[in-house]
Amino acid sequence: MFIEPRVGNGRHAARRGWIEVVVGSMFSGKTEELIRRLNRAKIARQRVEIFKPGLDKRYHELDVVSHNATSIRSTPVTFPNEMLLPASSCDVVGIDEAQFFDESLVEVCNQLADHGVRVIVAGLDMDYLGKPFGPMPALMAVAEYVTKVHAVCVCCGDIATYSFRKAASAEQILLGETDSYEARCRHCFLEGQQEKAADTHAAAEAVKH
Ligand SMILES: Nc1ncnc2c1ncn2[C@@H]1O[C@H](COP(=O)(O)OP(=O)(O)O)[C@@H](O)[C@H]1O
Ligand SMILES: Cc1cn([C@H]2C[C@H](O)[C@@H](COP(=O)(O)O)O2)c(=O)[nH]c1=O
Ligand SMILES: [Zn+2]
Repeated sequence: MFIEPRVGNGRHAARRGWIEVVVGSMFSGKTEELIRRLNRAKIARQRVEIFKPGLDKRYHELDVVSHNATSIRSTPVTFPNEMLLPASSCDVVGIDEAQFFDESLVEVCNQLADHGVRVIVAGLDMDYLGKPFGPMPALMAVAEYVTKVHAVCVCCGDIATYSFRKAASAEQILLGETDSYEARCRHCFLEGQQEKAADTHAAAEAVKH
């Protein structure tokens, strides 16, 4: 369990910022962990602001919502620099689904932390192919604290670090839930990818004949 170096700043403490990153596959508890940290900051009477990418409207237009239905009010933004003004008067900034933002998110998070804000970022470290997703690798590099959370593999019950896509799309961005994705361990992810490749090959052969 992540314990904050300081929850509040204390009346006399110097205002110091830093970056925390919470990563993992889908269903690994990133959003629950983000909400937990933000709620504790609120209890410490910190001024908290939460952002998410405007395109993520799966559950709710404004709320950040976990797969377990815990939620917190947020502001949807399209570009990371839209966070700078509202975040400037905050103690803590939370950002969910950070993988959907462009690389400029790294500079925005650095600027906020440099100006004394505690920045907590949650996002997918890998896409459905197992490749690094958007600004997440760079954010992990500049963060003071990185927490990797794990889901449970739906095939074998081991710890899951991959988001296996069941749907046929080859676009990097495809919003979805259990309808389109499964949490899988390395072994079951590889097996699934090989089955997909074999199916594609068989379909191509069928078209030829
Ligand atoms: N395969 C799974 N492994 C672990 N938790 C799962 C799984 N499928 C559904 N869940 C649920 O998802 C919750 C985590 O949701 P959430 O915080 O939204 O994850 P994330 O933001 O990482 O996708 C868990 O508490 C659990 O109730
Ligand atoms: C792997 C992967 C996921 N997505 C989408 C699917 C969901 O809408 C979000 C992830 O949400 P979660 O809170 O982490 O469960 O991202 C995608 O667009 N592309 C991918 O490769
Ligand atoms: Zn498995």
